[in-house]
Amino acid sequence: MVKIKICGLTGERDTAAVNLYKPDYVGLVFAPNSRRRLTIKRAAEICDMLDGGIKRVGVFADQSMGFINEAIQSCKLDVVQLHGSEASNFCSKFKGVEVWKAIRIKGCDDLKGLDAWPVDALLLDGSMPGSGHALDWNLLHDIRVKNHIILAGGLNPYNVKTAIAVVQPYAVDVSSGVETDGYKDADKIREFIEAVRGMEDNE
Ligand SMILES: O=C(O)c1ccccc1N[C@@H]1O[C@H](COP(=O)(O)O)[C@@H](O)[C@H]1O
Repeated sequence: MVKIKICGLTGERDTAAVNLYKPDYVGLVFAPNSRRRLTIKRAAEICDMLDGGIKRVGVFADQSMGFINEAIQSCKLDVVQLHGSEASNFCSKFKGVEVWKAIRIKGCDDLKGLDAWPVDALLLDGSMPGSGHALDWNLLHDIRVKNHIILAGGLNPYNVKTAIAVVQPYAVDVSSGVETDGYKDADKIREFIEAVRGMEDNE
């Protein structure tokens, strides 16, 4: 079963929508320069409203170990998603949480050396994270790596089935594609989750 992450919750309405439609993961963005960026205090408040069965992913980019550990503790994060230029020795330092490393895929060269990352999953994204721009999924057709692949970048309720068919990822991750005018849209969240889970019903 392909897992689903809805990323970039910012408030009560978003939280109510995910509690209703129950993706496997939600993402809380701490990365600087994101319009979805949360303080640790605000993220912890959102987590307090979140269904206990949904796993919490903190999205960071080139932030300190101290800041990330504070967010892990305050928000009871299950996963740390490292979306900057973190080196592999930084990725291997976390205890008690999964680590997902984001890799920007612009061409075939970016697929080299993926197996060397000491992480639980590789999150393959386009060149502009959080922007709704897709990568070329055909680059990932036939990809064979030892870690889980999480496909991100430009997914939406209308293209996610094709993306899954081409890439066969462990999980799919969406933010912009379930928003309208920059805010999470409960109907699009439902449509995205139904599209993914509907594929499984037809298998
Ligand atoms: O969502 C953001 O603003 C963001 C900022 C900095 C790094 C990562 C960010 N989000 C990640 O981008 C993809 C979703 O992209 P899309 O909007 O669906 O195209 C996902 O991995 C988010 O965690």
